[in-house]
Amino acid sequence: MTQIRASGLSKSFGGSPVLSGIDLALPAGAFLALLGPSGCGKTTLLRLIAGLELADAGTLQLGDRTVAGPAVHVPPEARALGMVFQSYALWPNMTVAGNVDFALQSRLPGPPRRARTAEMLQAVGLGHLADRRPHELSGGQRQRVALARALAPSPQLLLLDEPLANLDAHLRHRMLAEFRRLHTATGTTFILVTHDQDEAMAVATHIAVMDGGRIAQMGTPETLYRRPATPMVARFIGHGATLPVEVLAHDAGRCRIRLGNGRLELPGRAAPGPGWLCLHREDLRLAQGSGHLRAEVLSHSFQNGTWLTHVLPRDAELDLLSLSLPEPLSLGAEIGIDIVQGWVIEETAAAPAPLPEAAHA
Ligand SMILES: Nc1ncnc2c1ncn2[C@@H]1O[C@H](COP(=O)(O)OP(=O)(O)OP(=O)(O)O)[C@@H](O)[C@H]1O
Repeated sequence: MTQIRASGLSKSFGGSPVLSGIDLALPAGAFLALLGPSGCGKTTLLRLIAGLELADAGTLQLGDRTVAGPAVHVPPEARALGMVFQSYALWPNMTVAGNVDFALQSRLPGPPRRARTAEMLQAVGLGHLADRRPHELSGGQRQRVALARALAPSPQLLLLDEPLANLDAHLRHRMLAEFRRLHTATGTTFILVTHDQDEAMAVATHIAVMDGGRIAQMGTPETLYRRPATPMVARFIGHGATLPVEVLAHDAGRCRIRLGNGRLELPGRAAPGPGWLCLHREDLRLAQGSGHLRAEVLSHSFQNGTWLTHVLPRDAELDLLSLSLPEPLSLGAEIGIDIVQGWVIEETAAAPAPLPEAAHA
């Protein structure tokens, strides 16, 4: 079943467009990350889905119910969804159990409500802290109370707006694992807003990359990584780089391209003409000879067992590239790089036109 279907959703603030014709179809039980740079409209889209904002145009269906559209606006409390914000928004004067219990008050009578509260606190590993107040908890524990409270009424949809932004890297990692576990255990559809692509890749079954108020591409993490549709998606996902190339021929999912003075054949989807070659670290090797590209070693650092090496191609038009190497190279050395994999797209597969400046203020 499709849990969420948005069609042509648009929203402006003070005359500045913030969302422009969002189309989205998400299956029930998915974990969607809304990913994109600051100001691209992620939170606004989440708030439209929640019913906290009114759309200017377009329709939104949750399950088989239209909740937003011409002359239709179902209020947030009638949309069967839970929400978790960066600020946690816990009641400071209530205990941990009281916060969860409160979310169930209009739904369950006393004894089953207390049982459900205890069950949810167990589920997030906080059973032993039920009598504490929020100020007596760590950031990660508060975030778990917020999660238990949002999931207690068994929502069909859980909306998470940058919920990990206030946590340190270690806790973020643990909470991401917790999200994955709760997502699997509850079967609830999750939507997470984040500007951190590593966070999105770590948990999501689907990622929608947003750019200037539009969805530039939506797909599985693997699709976005291996087959980006636009140069912006290629650079945003997996620390990718893009190089301008000339596409000479295209046949059966492969493109023959000219890069500098060399020619090579790689997977891609581009008609002959100007194009982009999208690359990740693992697509590049240190060449024995001059390779496909010549580059100067700019910097390196030892990370995760290899030398992450940044190089600047000799051709001034080209972006910085990164390689993982077993040994460090001398800074300033000129090296050859072989391109062993990659993905070719057309130059016209451009990101959506940027919104007026005011929309990014
Ligand atoms: N209530 C509002 N009134 C006026 N402008 C708004 C309002 N809410 C959001 N905006 C503007 O809409 C644009 C998109 O905001 P939004 O919060 O959706 O972006 P975002 O992608 O979630 O950004 P971030 O990652 O920085 O939170 C921004 O330029 C923002 O200033």
